[in-house]
Amino acid sequence: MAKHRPERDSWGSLSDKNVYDWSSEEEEPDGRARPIQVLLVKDDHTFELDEAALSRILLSEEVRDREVVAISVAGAFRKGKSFLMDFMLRYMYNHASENWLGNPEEPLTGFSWRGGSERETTGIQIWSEVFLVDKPDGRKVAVLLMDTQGTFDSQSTLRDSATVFALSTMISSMQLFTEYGRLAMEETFLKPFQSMIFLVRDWSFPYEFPYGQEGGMKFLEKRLKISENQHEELQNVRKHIHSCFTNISCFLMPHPGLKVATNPHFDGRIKEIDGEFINNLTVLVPWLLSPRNIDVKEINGSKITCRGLLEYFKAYIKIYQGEELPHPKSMLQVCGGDRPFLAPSELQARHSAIREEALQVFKGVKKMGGEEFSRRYLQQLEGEIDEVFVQYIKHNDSKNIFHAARTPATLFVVIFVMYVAAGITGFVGVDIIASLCNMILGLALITLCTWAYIRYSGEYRELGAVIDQVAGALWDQALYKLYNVAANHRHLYHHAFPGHQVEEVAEEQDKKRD
Ligand SMILES: Nc1nc2c(ncn2[C@@H]2O[C@H](COP(=O)(O)OP(=O)(O)OP(=O)(O)O)[C@@H](O)[C@H]2O)c(=O)[nH]1
Ligand SMILES: [Mg+2]
Repeated sequence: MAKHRPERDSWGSLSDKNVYDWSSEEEEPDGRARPIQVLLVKDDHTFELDEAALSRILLSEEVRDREVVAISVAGAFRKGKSFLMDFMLRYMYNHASENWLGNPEEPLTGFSWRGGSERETTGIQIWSEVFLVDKPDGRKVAVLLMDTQGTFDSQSTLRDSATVFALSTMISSMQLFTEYGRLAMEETFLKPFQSMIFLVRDWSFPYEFPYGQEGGMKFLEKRLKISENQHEELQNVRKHIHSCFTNISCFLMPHPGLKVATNPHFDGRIKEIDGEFINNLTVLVPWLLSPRNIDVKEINGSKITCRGLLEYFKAYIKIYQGEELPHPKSMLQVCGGDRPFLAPSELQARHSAIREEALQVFKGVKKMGGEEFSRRYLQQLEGEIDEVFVQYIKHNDSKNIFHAARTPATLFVVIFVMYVAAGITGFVGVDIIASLCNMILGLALITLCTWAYIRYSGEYRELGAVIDQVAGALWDQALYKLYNVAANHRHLYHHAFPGHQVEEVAEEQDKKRD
């Protein structure tokens, strides 16, 4: 749809002056104001800040030392964010006059918006004209309008979306978060400071909560209420929203009408938009942008100028450029299905090393939400790693040929022992014992056949597991006995190989330390 707006007076003192030196090849030769792409999200999901373009906007003589009001809109893609920004532009261009909406036949221009299901805005775009506005207290501030890429489109990763959202949140003094009929709070606890305004579009329950700011606040209050029986995660998000933003408000917007939502030829003219929507728009936009209501961007309590904002932009983008998320290295590379059996001690050692590495990565990455918050995630990470390790141990064990042969070997031993015992006891005439042995022998034989069938067919696996467990217990008992015998005769071994004693003492000490 229409992309550029004709040059007009800006609101404030910029009129008649050609304030911007549009000398770069990327600018329009006629010097008309337009959206400038300052943050690019590239195909490989990296970010690039167009410093030159951003500097041209923020360092122009008239604005660079002015305190800045940065207004942005974020939210899911295709929700009418750019459309809304263009109404804000219209308000700014019409000097906040009574009938700022202007000619009802005039198409809506400014930030590029359009119908359809494919995303339109990418990265972060800034309107090339910075508006100078006189606050009631006499200060002249610079107002910057920012349009952002919508979240959850099919081409961006969650990280792309989160980065664009976080950046715009950190940069803006007022941020609008658009949502469709409901509030998705989960995405909003990134890191933000001043005003967050939830704009709920297509609100369809005015009989519960009326359109506008008052209804919005009541609705928000209800949504942000923390109650005992809520899941802890939900409680945390709510606490977080409150602790992150100085001002939180909400505005309920009605549906703009079917022409806006479904007509591909709709060009944004007011005539074709529902009256109810326009009525609320004339409340919403002045509520957001009137000189009295705009907030200067503050960071740590100090007001920021356009020049300062440029520096923050550069600093913030570094955070996101620098930290490539680590590629998950899995234990499967160590003991995966196609890897051979690994000695348990070796597996344990590698596990400890990788675990430590994972925890270091977690600790090394900058996180939002504070110490306490991140500690809980650290614990969760540790818990998950340990849980997965137990699975890996089992996986690895199953590849041990002796482990696999444990059940049949045990059963064979039982059969053999019973056979011999039955023979001997039969020979000496203790028939009862002999027939008991024969019975056990028979049972063991049946168990062996059953086990073989289960292993072969994969059926009745629960029964197979019981057999394995019983055989395993028998095996362990026997091994334990053997070990005890060996331990009791250790002195003989040490006697024969005295040099190994030192190592063993060290080993024992290690164990104690653990
Ligand atoms: N239902 C509904 N549609 C709207 C509203 N506002 C704008 N639209 C329509 O939504 C469509 C998308 O508008 P855009 O402004 O391009 O949406 P966007 O959120 O900027 O989209 P991306 O840039 O892709 O993230 C257009 O067809 C608008 O006419 C609204 O309040 N409700
Ligand atoms: Mg857009």
